[in-house]
Amino acid sequence: MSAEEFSVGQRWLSNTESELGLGAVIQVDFRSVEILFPATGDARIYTKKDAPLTRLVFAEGDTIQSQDGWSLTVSQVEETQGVLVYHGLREDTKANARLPETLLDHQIRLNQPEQRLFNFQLDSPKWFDLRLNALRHQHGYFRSSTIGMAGARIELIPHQLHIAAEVGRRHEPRVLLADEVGLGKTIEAALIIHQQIRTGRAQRVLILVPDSLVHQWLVEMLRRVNLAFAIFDESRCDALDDSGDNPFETEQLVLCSIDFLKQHPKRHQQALSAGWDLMVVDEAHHLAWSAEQPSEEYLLVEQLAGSVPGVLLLTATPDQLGHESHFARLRLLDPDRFYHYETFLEEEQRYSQLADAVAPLLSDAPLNARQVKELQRLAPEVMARNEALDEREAKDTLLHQLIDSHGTGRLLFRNRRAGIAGFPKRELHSYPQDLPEEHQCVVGGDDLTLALYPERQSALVNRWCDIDPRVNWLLEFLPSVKPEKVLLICASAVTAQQLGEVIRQRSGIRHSVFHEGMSIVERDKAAHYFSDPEEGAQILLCSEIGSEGRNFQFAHHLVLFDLPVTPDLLEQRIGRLDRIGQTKDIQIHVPYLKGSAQSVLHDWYHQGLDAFSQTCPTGSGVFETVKPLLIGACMKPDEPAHKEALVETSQRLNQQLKAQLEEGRDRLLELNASGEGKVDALIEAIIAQDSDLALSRFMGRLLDAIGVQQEEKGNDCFILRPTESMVSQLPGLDPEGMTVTYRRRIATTLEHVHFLSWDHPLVHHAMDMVLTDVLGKSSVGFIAEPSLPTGAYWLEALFVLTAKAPAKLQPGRFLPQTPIRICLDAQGQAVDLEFDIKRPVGRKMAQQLIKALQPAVSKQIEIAGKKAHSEANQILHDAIETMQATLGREVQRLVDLKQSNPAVRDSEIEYIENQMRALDNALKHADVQLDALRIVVNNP
Ligand SMILES: Nc1ncnc2c1ncn2[C@@H]1O[C@H](COP(=O)(O)OP(=O)(O)OP(=O)(O)O)[C@@H](O)[C@H]1O
Repeated sequence: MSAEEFSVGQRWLSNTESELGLGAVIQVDFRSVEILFPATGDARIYTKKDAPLTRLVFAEGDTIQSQDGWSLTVSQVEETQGVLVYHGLREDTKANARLPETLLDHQIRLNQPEQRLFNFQLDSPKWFDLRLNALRHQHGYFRSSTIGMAGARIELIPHQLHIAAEVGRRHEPRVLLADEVGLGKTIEAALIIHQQIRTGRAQRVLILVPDSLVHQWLVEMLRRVNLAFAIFDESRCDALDDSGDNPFETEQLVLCSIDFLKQHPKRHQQALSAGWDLMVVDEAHHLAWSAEQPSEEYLLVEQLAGSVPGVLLLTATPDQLGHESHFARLRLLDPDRFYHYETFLEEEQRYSQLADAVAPLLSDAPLNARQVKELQRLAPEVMARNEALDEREAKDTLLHQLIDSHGTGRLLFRNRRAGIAGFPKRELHSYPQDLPEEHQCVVGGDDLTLALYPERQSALVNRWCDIDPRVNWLLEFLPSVKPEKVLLICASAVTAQQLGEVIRQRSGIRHSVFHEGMSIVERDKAAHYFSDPEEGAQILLCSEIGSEGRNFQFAHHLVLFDLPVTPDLLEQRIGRLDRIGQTKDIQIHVPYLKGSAQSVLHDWYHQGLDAFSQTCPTGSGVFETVKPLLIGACMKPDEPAHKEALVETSQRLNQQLKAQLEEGRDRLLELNASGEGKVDALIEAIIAQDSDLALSRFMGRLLDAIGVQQEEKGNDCFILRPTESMVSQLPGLDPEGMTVTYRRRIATTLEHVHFLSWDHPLVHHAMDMVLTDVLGKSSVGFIAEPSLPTGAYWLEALFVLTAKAPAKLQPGRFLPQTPIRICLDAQGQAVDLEFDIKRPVGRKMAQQLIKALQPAVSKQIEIAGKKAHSEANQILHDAIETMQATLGREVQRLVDLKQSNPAVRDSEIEYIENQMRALDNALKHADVQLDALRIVVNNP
């Protein structure tokens, strides 16, 4: 307590309850004083003798705030009847003004460390350590190479991490992710989006997917990378219309179906004008294009791609709607570069020759003169930069440069199963059935659809299930594999519904249907019911929409009730089960009608393409060529010669195309996409982080200090629960409690457990909470160190160096908020000591100590400030040098690359050059601020 007398109107701070704000004396009597804290409405009565109160007194030069919101810079202080009146200049009007302390802002919370220290606003000394460590960890986080990737709840799969690292760090990436079905394009996109957001490159993200995948994307983004997207549909937009704002501007992360935008031109316009940093389009093979008739979807995405700087297109089957459409999708990514289809084909031809020429680089044998010459002919610029080619390392360098300069390599990433180990086998089970009388009439007719799907004959609409032997086969098949799950895919929603009805009427088997006639919520319910291992449906009957993007790898049996006409669609169907996470061999069951077009299609896929038991990357190429033969054979199933010719031609073509593929341009593309030899360091860094205990230790202490209860649950899991004594709300902490783990293995097996990592929002919120609060800004603690002089004291001053620049420039990459800790002894000499504080110094003693040491400590703070500035100068100097060297290298690489690869955009180079200039300026003006002070006294 101050020795001063209390007078009504004076302003005092509570030393024990600083959250009450600034109090005013409202009554004084002989023994006690009553203080009202207007900010919270609380009043307290204290005994005058030992009231835990500090008089708030400002001095010349301080800036103070009035209750009415204006500020005053104090130039003179006068006292009348025990109450202070501040005189000075108002900041808003620049006029002279007076502010009696009675009119000071009640909300005042001292936030300057020295103000808090000298006004005895002290916290437990552990908060100083938490502030310091939070800053140190945050600093490490922003400089780490694994940011946005290490915290994803995924298995570490090299090709995905490579693509994520390669694309996620680009400025405004525009790429086509085209891995074969089920290799993890959604995960790659999630990792890219997450990195872009975490590093400040992107804030606003729009994801467009087919209707049937909206919910799955929502769940994957949340579950894998903790990003909560908002689903937009008409009812949501409608509800937001009243506000008059563009509904798409109300959220940063938006997920919607592409159909929704197609059906509502107004929403499309709003989405266009809302402005995004990044757009993701899944199942991009639907964006069909031809010069005469581009599809509506294509035009819609084209408009968006024209204004959104970052674009990720995803498709497993880029050639599904023809090579021209593939070209058109590349054009969405870079219209300047892909302007003419014929030119593109010529270029492809050249890249294919280059890929051939690269083959010798993969072997350890020395290159002969002819091989070198061929490389020089095809890639003169790259070869000019590489002279010696004998060593493995030199070959690898050249290889990587060639990959880099490879035509579409920078914007097209395609991995094939063939290059990735660990996929299960696929086994085909065919069930030829007798062709019923009623279906005979479509055989040899002129309607291909009816020939393939005879159940659609109008005369049979309501009774085909009674006569089609595939139905009975299904009813017998299901019990034979019970309780194993079965996914059935057929071409139409009606077929799926009718089969569902038959199963309902004629068997007690639990089933569910999934088709385009159902709402998204109904479909998700159906998929969820199917996925329930104990109580769920044994069979899910899907129309073709079930064949895209969905994750059904928990099932091992796939029934193809009919067959699609294109190999890509067949691959999409099988891909529901044959995807990462499938644990058993996949059983593919195909019932078909003997002597019908179905049997032709079956034999074509099986014998002509071998497309059931393996992925068939050449399928669509063969299909394009044999289409007339295929249709002919389907229309004449009773003339075996047609089918034989079809199968024979397809086999031959398939072999040829496979051989071409093998030799052709894919090798460079695949090397580029798989990251072979490039991704090891990243994976090692993530594994090292996974096994480092720093996070769990730090979070354990931090959560404890915040007041979160942590209960060990076994299995490396903890339950976190809020308590009544929390110092403040922690955003992201589930009020009902949440189970967390720091172990990747647990997080990837137990769905409901949160994976806490340096990327996790709860960790960020907890650190932000400490750093934005005043907790720990001033404290006094005891150490008990026999080797140091008893009674000696030190001042620890924590400074923070910050460069102020927009997040988009990523100042954090070179100068994240950097803590500078200066420790001085009583003589003001810097010492290299870190303290293990045993206990806080009692409040009364701390106050006495601070009073006694105030002049000395003020001096020390001044010395510490000087030292911090000089350290900061060195840090800044290094940061500017690193920034210039790193970004300079990036510019040079792109400039070199541009000579041989026009896929490098000028805007990429310009962006980095501008970034260098802006960062240089921001770093030069970085600012050092005192963040916290702690006095440490040795009391062994
Ligand atoms: N690294 C990973 N860790 C854990 N699960 C993964 C990983 N990669 C992929 N998966 C799982 O494998 C399945 C296939 O991944 P994903 O959906 O990303 O593939 P896709 O290439 O987008 O498939 P499609 O071509 O069918 O659209 C999903 O269930 C996904 O959750």
